[in-house]
Amino acid sequence: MTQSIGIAITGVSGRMGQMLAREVIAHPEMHLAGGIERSGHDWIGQDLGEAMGGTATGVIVTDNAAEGFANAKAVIDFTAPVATIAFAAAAAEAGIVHVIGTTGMTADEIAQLKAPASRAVIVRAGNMSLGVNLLTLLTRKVAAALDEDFDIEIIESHHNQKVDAPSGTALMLGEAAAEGRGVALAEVSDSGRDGITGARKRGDIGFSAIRGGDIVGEHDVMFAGAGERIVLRHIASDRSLFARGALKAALWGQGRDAGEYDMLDVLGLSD
Ligand SMILES: NC(=O)C1=CN([C@@H]2O[C@H](COP(=O)(O)OP(=O)(O)OC[C@H]3O[C@@H](n4cnc5c(N)ncnc54)[C@H](O)[C@@H]3O)[C@@H](O)[C@H]2O)C=CC1
Ligand SMILES: O=C(O)C1=N[C@H](C(=O)O)C[C@H](O)C1
Repeated sequence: MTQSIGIAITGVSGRMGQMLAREVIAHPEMHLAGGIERSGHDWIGQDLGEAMGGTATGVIVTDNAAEGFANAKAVIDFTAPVATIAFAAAAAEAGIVHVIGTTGMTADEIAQLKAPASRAVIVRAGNMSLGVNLLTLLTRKVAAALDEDFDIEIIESHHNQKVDAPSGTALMLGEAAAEGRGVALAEVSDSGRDGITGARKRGDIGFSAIRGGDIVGEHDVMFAGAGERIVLRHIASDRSLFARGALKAALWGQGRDAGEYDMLDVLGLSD
């Protein structure tokens, strides 16, 4: 019989945090080992299951990462950039796998994960679903096959509570398109158009963000040419999709060498 893996969840009261907690409770090879929220949050000191409106789990929500990680083999973290950097240091200190779903991190913030990743496994992805990760491969391939006569536009739609744009997924897709074209995304990225922008620059990769209602997450990669358009699309209709991907990453990371990994590694799709 395989031993059950203890999982700690940061931002456990959040949309993804609660979804993750439910998926861990239902998972045959895992159990909840810690629940972390920000200082001052109502849930601190409460039983996690009861705080979620269900039965007691025996896990008391804490704002102390070291305490929350003490009985865990992995922490799953869908919070905010500054919090995630602090959790990376605490996870490395505890010697546990850190699965990061947080988006909106700057290049400088991502660089700060290098030190903890030299001591522990970090798996980070702007989208944990199989479909989106497959879509990055398709995007790279189509971008490599077409020249700049085809304008690449990435359109993403999310719920009205999302705080970052473009989405982490849109940026993953943009990186894949740029890689296919053999250019650096930073050199060709065009987002936030407004006013007299001038004509579209040939070779740019454009981003548009829609925010509304309860949209879980939708992404189009459009290749617009003269007289024809190719559109690659992914629609997420249930957040449990991302949670299940994160759980898979937490299991995959057990016993791996320290380092930074992504979902293509977890899914066996990296080349
Ligand atoms: N990679 C992926 O597949 C996915 C990534 N996301 C990303 O996950 C993040 C969270 O998304 P949601 O759950 O929708 O947001 P949310 O706002 O519902 O939840 C975030 C939670 O983090 C908590 N938090 C913030 N700072 C904290 C700290 N210092 N310590 C402990 N907890 C802290 C908040 O109190 C809140 O409960 C976002 O960056 C989002 O883009 C969301 C879905 C899928
Ligand atoms: O904030 C969200 O909700 C989501 N965030 C991720 C992103 O930024 O791409 C993944 C998913 O689309 C949902």
